[in-house]
Amino acid sequence: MGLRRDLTGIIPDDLLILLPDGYEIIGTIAIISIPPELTLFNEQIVTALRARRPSIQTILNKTGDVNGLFRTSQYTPIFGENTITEHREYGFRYRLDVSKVYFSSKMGSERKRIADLIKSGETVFIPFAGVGPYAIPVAARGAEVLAIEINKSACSWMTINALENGVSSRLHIIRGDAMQANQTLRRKFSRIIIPTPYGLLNGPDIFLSMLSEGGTVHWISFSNSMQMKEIIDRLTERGYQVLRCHQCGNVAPSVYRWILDIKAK
Ligand SMILES: C[S@@+](CC[C@H](N)C(=O)[O-])C[C@H]1O[C@@H](n2cnc3c(N)ncnc32)[C@H](O)[C@@H]1O
Repeated sequence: MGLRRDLTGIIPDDLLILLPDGYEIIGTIAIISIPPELTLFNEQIVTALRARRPSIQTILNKTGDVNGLFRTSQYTPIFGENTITEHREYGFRYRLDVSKVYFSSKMGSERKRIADLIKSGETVFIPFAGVGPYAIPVAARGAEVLAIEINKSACSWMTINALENGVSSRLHIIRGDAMQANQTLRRKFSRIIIPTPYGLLNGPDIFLSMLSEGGTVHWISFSNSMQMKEIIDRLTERGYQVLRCHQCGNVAPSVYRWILDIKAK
């Protein structure tokens, strides 16, 4: 994104190399991870970022990894302080508080790809639904969606987002533990979208019993290449067809984010 280039000559070269070149934009908020060695230069970093993105109202320094049950991060504001924003993605609007819920703008194109596969009248189950970035575009395509999310704040934002995007009559939100869904919900779905929290599921298995005959699962997960091969082999042996296996993003050394499209018999 060129932030380092903008700060050349302002921050000494031996420190500048430590600054990530990229940052994430969620609505009017920019999120950047500034290493401790560079905090003396926060003001210069803010000036450079605002010059690139004049619409930015808040800049947050991400001081910890995504963690905990709700998959939230620790931030220190270095410009502005409002952590509530509205993010626009392919015609949809998502309101959220980045300090209280998980949201990543990086998955927008995959969310669009999945939504484009939906046919009106499908029944779709979405565990780990967050503020609704998978659920809302899918409901907008005419599907009946059941979304489960454990974070009260994320459920509240998802309810607001469903209303604001005109899909609340087709999006049913349950606040609860998605890991219990295969025990408590006694129904099947034509499609299941599983945006797995990091490290929680080592296979989509617990949700497969909720899939109708001929249904499709989109499983978003994190693992190394060897683990992914084992998962695909296991699914294939059980008669599932892996239609697509796409690697999108490196989250730790040798650990990738994957999206599998899986079709039931
Ligand atoms: C990786 S985030 C994905 C959120 C959303 N689908 C998105 O892509 O923006 C995982 C979400 O699952 C929620 N979560 C974690 N454990 C859960 C559980 N056992 N049941 C339901 N939701 C859970 C977290 O609060 C978080 O919102």
